[in-house]
Parts: sequence; C-alpha cells; structure tokens
Amino acid sequence: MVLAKSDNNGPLTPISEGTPVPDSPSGSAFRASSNGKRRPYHFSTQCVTVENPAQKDQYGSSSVPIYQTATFKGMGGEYDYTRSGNPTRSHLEHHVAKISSAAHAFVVSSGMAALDVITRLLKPGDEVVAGDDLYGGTNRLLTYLKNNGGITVHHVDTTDAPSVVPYLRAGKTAMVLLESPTNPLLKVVDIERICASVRQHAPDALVVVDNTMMSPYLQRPLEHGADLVYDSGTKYLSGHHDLMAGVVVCDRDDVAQRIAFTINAVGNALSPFDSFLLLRGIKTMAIRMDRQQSSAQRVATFLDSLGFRTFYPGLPGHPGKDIHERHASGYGAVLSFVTGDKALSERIVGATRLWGISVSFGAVNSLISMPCLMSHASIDAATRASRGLPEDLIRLCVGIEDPADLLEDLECALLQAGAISSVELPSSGQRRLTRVRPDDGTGLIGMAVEKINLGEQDVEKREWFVSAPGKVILFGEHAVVHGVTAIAAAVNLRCFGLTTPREDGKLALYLPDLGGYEETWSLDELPWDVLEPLPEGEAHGPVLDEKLVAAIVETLKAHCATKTSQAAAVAFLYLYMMMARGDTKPTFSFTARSNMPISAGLGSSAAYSTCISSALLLLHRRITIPTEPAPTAAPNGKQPAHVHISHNGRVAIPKPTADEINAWAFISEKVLHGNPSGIDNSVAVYGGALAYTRPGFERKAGLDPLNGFKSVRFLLVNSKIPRDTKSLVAGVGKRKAEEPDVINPILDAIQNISDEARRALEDPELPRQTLISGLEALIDENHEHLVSLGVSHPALEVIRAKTASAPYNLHTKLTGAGGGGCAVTLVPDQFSDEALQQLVAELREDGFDAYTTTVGGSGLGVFSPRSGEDGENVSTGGGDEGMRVPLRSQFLDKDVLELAEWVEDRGRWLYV
Ligand SMILES: Nc1ncnc2c1ncn2[C@@H]1O[C@H](COP(=O)(O)OP(=O)(O)OP(=O)(O)O)[C@@H](O)[C@H]1O
Ligand SMILES: C[C@@](O)(CCO)CC(=O)[O-]
Repeated sequence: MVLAKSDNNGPLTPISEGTPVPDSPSGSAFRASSNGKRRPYHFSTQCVTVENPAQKDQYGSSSVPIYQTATFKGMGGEYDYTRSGNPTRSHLEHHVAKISSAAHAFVVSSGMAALDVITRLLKPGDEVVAGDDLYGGTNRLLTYLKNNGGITVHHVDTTDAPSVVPYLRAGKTAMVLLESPTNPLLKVVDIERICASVRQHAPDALVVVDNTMMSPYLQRPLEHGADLVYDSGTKYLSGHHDLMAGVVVCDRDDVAQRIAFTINAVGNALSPFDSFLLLRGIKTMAIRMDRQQSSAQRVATFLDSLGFRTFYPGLPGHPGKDIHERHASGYGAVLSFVTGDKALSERIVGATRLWGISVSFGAVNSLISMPCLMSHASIDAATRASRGLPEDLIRLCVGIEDPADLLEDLECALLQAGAISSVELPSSGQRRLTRVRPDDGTGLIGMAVEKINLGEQDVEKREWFVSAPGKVILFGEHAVVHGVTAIAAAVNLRCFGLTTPREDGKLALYLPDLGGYEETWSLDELPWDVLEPLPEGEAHGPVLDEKLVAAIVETLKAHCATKTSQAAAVAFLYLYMMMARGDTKPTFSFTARSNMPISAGLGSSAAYSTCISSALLLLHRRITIPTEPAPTAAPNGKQPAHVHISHNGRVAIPKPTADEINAWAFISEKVLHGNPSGIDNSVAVYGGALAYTRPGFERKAGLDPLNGFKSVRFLLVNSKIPRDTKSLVAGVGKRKAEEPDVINPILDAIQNISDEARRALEDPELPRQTLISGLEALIDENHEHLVSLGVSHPALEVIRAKTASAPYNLHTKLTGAGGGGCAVTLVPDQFSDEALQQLVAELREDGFDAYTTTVGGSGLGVFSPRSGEDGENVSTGGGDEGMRVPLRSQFLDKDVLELAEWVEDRGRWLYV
C-alpha cells in the first residue's frame, strides 16, 4: 500500500509520484477546494471514508463486505487462501495505512502478535534496548526471547534520552523499543531525539514504537523518525473491547516484505470478521477519543487538585509535557495516580460502580485497575519496584460516559474508601473535599495554613558562599548502612552554595542544575502550624518529623516541582523550618551549583546537604565562622608584625562547628535518602579519606581519618544511567530482612575487605606495588559482593569489562549506590598518561563520561567574612526581588568547567 504522509494534525500532504490517484472522494485522502487544488481531508473525515479505489465492490456495497471464506477458487487470482490475503483484510490494511500516513500496514490477531511479528526480525546475538516502564505483556515476550532466543535485552529509562546512548552499539543493537507515553506511569519519551541517537550510534537498528496509548489519531511516530509502529488494535482503533487485533505500520519496503513473509508463514493475520469489526470501529475513533481525552483531563485535574500524585501529560507540572506536545496532538485518555497505601488503592478500585475493573484500555467504557495486581502482574514484584512502579498505583482509562457521572462515581469511591473526606464550610454551606492522610487515616492534608505574624525581620546583610566535596566510596557501600565499616574519600568535584539577602520578606531557592528550578515562598506560605519547634539548646533527634515533611511536600505541590527538585526543596525547607527560632526568620535566596554529576553515586546529595546545612546554620545564627586572623600591623603601619603562616584556610573551621554542620547535613540526607549511613555527609564535611562505621550496630562506631590515598590516582566513569539511591538502599534493606542467611555473610565479607584495606593503607612498611595490587584484588572482590547484593547494572559491567580489557588490565568496581551511576577504577602508578587518555577517549566513544581524579581533598569550605568584599552590600539597583545580586549573577553566569576556579579566586576560603 502506498499512501501520502500527513502532517501532525491529521491532514495528508500532497500525494507523491507513483501513488495511485483515487477517483472517488470517499476513498480519497483529498478534498477539492475553491481554488481547484486538492487539499487533504481532516483526520476524522479520513476515518469514516473507508474505500479502497483499487478494490471496488462489484455491487457498490457501502460497507465493506466480510469475505468469510478460507479459500478462493481458481488459479492466478489476487486471493487464494485467507492466511495469505483476504479482501476484507486488504481494505482494512489500506485504511490503516491511510490514517497512519504510512506506506505499509498489516493487521494481525492481537497487539502482542504484532510485537511477535516485529521481534521475528531479530536473530540470536542481537541486542534490544527497551524501556523500563513497559506493558507487562511486552516485558514477558522480551524475557522469553532473552531466555530462549539468544537476544540480549537492556531495560533503560528511555524517558531520559541520553541514558539510551551507552547501550547503542553499532553492529550489535538491532532494535530500540519505545512506548510514549509509557503505560501506566505516563512518562514521556523523546522519540525524535532517540531516533537521532540511534541513527548516529547504531544506524542499522530499527526504532519500534508501541503507539497504543496514543493511536494514529494523536501521534504518528513514523513522522518522528521511527521505522516501525505498532498498536494494539484492541484499544482505541476498535474502541469497543469486542475484538483482539494488532496493527503494524512502516514506510520501509524491505522491512515490510519481511513482516509480510512472517505473517503469511506463521498465519496470524487478522480474521475477516475481526477485520470488518476493526474497520467499523476506526470510523468513530477520532470522535471517541476527543470525548475520552477531554474527560481524562477533567479527571486528572480533579485528582491533582485533591493532592493525589497524578500522572497525566496534560497536567501543567508533568515533566514530559513539552516533549509530548512536540510529538502528539493530544494527551490521550489514560492516567494514573497514587494514594500512598496499597490497601487504600484496592478499596478505591473496589468502590467504583461506573468504572469497570478490567485490564486493557481504549474502549468506550471507563475502566479502573491496579497495574501491579493486573496488567503488570507478570512482572515480578522486585522488578516492578526497581522500575519505580508503585504498588498503590491506580490506572484510569477514561471512556465516553458523561464526565459528570464519571467524576461523581470516582468521588464517591474515594469517599467510601476513606481517601478523602467532605467538609461543609460553615460560611458558605459549600462542601470542600480534603484528602485524608493514608498513614494515620485521620489527619487531613491541605488544611488552610494559619497566617503567621512574623514581626520584625532580622536579615543578614551579606552574601555567604559555602562549598562541599563529593565523595568516592572505595569499599563498603550499602554494607555501611547495616553497620559495616566503609572507606571513602573526598573527590575534587564540589557543590557550591550562595546565599543572597532579600528585603522583600521572601525565601527563594534556585537550583540551576535541576532543570533551572526556581521557587520563591512568602514565609507565611510555609506550614508553620505543623512544625513542632526544637526546644532551645536541643539537637534534632534521629527521626524525621514526617508530618512536617508531608506538609512541606503538600506546600510544594502548588509549585509543580519535578521529583528531584522537589526532594532538594523539601530538604531545604525542612532544615530552614526546623532551625528557625521564634520570630527571627532570615529571608534570602539560596543558589546551589555543582560541578559533579548528580545522582551518579558521587555524593552530590551529601555535598548539597552540607551546603544547605552550613548556609542555613549561618543565616539562623546557630553557628559563626571565625574571621581569618588579620596580620597585625607593625608599629610603622607598613609591615605585618609577625609571620603569617598560610594553611590555605585549612583547619580554620573548628571541630564543634563542623560537627553541628554534619549533624544537620545528615538530617537533610535523611530527607533525600531515607536511610543514609552518614558516610557521604561526613566526607563532605570533614574531607580527606575516612574509615566510617555507623553508630547503633554491634561494631564500634567511628570516623577515623585515613592516610595513604592522596597519591593514588583514580578514574571515575559515569555510566549516565540515572538511579535513585533511596530505592537502592531500601532494596538491599528489604533483601537483608527477607534473606538474612544470604545477605549477612556478604556483609561480613565486606567488613573483612574494609579491614584489610585499612590495614594495608596504614602499614608504612608495605611496598607500594603490594599495596596497589592488594587494593586491586579487594576492588574486584568488593564488586562481586555488590553484584550479589543486586546493585550492579549492565552498563557498569560494560565499564568493568572495558577497563579490564587489554591493554589496560585495570580493576574497577561500582561506587556509591550502584544501579547505574559511577564506577571507580584504580590507576596504578606505572600506568601511562597516554594509555589513560586513550581509555578515557574510548569510554567517551561508548557514551560514558570519565574523569581522572585524586582523592582526599578539603571538606566543607566557607568564604571568609573578611574577604567577602566582592559580594558585600552592593546593590544592583534594578533588582526586581529586592535583593542584592553581585556575586550571584556572576555565579550563575560561570561555565560549569570554570566554576571551581572562579569560586576559589573570589578570596580567602576557610575549611574544616
Ligand atoms: N547541585 C544540586 N542542586 C540541587 N540539588 C542537588 C544538587 N546535587 C544533588 N542534589 C539533590 O540530591 C539528589 C541526588 O541524590 P542521589 O542520592 O540520587 O545521588 P548522589 O548523592 O549523587 O549519589 P550517592 O548518594 O549514591 O552517592 C538530587 O535529586 C537532588 O535532590
Ligand atoms: C549506598 C550507600 O552506602 C552510599 C551512597 O553513596 C548509602 C549510604 O551509605 O548512605
């Protein structure tokens, strides 16, 4: 079938040469216009005009007849056997190609059959890159091929386009499988960008898109560079849940020939009767979907306004909204949300009446389901957890019922399940729905915040600059959370924080590294009514005030943060509020920038936590930083009276101050990481290299400085696979609780490794070569244990293999939380700079980032008050927020590569 392409909104563009020009308006993709030129019909018009000019009906039937026959008489005719071809099916395929603006279309017996036909293009040894938030059935078929077909499958977060690149290998990657938006988390994939990366790095690979969530009405991925698109025709195309069908479309003739061969060979083409039904369903597709998606938008807005975390690309805060809008002309009719409690979600699903409990979507009837119990149950619980699929997720597939009925039914179910409560407002008599917090079942979220009389503001009048390093864990990550000793050192990559005073009574947070997050709060917007202030002189306890965390999260909802920026903002506001004393609340802007990769296992969160902790302690006047001792003036006023020994600012911040900063940085880490061991913030504050054992376990807790690392070179390689420390740490904790007999011996073995490394580093008699080769052996051993703990990742194994291959023969382990992130490689003294450069270049070619580094540098630094002239009390005059911006504007303008040097050059820094 050869048809013309359409633009993004549905109409077709002029027919290309060689295309058969249809002679009937109803079979054509074109309409006449007043100037005599033919113009394309709109999508909904095309849907109803089912006529194939090459296939005229002998009686002029206005509906395509069902050729319910297996065989056709005679020889040499167009059809002989329905497995190979059938007129009803041909009509349907012509029609599907037309509305998909594709050159070729095929219809088969189900959506999974469509994927089966496509994956038969693969051969043993091929690699497939697929998303990590896939439809359960797709996942099942890929797992089958992995186990039985010699195919390697890499599950990658395709919503982060750069993270796909490390897996694209010319000559190896044969297929990249995408869904956008994903089902059921509605994450958006940048199809166009990934297609471009595939063309660059693995030009022979086919990009295949499962377009079922959108249908050809809303999205046509062939126009964005995909090679093959398939749909489960059971969904929007048919629209009535009365048939199963799959659709494959493509433009490439060679691929189409191979697909046609497979369909004929395996015999899974769609039956004549189902072809007729599907053809009939398509006629109303556009009008059905218009109604469905407008209702979906209302439902999503309703849930979002109640404070449920709702996933729908049509909501203003959806992180993939812009990308989605570039690829599609609507947001579809599937959305999902979480309640915070699996049992509560089950009660909600069970309480609905109009929303049918069913798998699948796309039908005229609205459906509700819990993916973890239904459509995604074929993915095991651990994999679901590792892919971030919440167990309490509810998916809604919106139909064509009256939206008012749908909303009312949902509201009743939420009320009946106890997810919301209805309060009558005495003033107006109106009802107000309020979400009930799932953890205690009683407290209400979203209550009006009391206006707080802040009284006189006492604002510091100067800028404060702080900085803290990232870290590399050499031995003992994860095990350290459970009381094992770990060895870590500061790296020369840092986070920098700057406070700038404001005179407008507001607090602001600027996080340029997190997608340019910028938020300003009036102090009375913060949930002070939930805060239980720390009694004067008392330290924060070991447990977070979860009520306050939840209230801050709730406050931030209105500000539409992404998950990462929200976490950073919650930590900042939590510390700010907890540190506040009485009515003395400083107002300022805080800006953080870092020159290390974020969420890559190098402790970016601890560096950030240390920066906010020290800045907030300073601004709340809970600590003071000593001024740099000024050289005493000589009697003649010209020469210093005594020799001023330069320590480059080191050891200038006293230990009690550093301890206080570390304690609060740990609180921030708790907000960000759930159950941190405290090693990352300790390195960020104290710097150097440390052996760290967490308090509260059987071993003696402690924080012992270690020597011996300073001269060792390391290579840090960032796999660029994003991952979440919080869930990785939680995953290991869960395994330890469930399989103590497996996990505890691993933890003991890691303790032995840390002990051995420590002994070796502290042994002045040990020959250098023995030390290095001993550390290499321990690196290998430790990595194997981390693999057994389940925190490695294929990309980390690729990095290990590469660095271990000849001529390099280096030893590498994952560092930090794993699951992606960074690997650390020990670079022996004799290893040449040329070889190192060559290795770095090759790793970069493979899509990784690599940095050479030495470890053990300074910890927390604060810009000395005496040398702050650069930024003190200089007003720009034009500041729209009533703030002074001299340092800040320069800080924001600096290229990340120049940042460290520029910051250092500002003046005198004092370090722990
Ligand atoms: N420069 C920054 N600006 C703002 N927030 C930051 C910055 N760096 C880190 N963060 C916060 O820390 C989080 C990253 O923490 P995560 O634990 O995932 O990575 P990491 O600390 O780099 O790795 P690891 O803990 O495994 O060593 C971010 O999501 C963000 O909330
Ligand atoms: C995985 C972990 O051991 C290191 C993260 O950098 C967690 C921790 O110690 O907090």
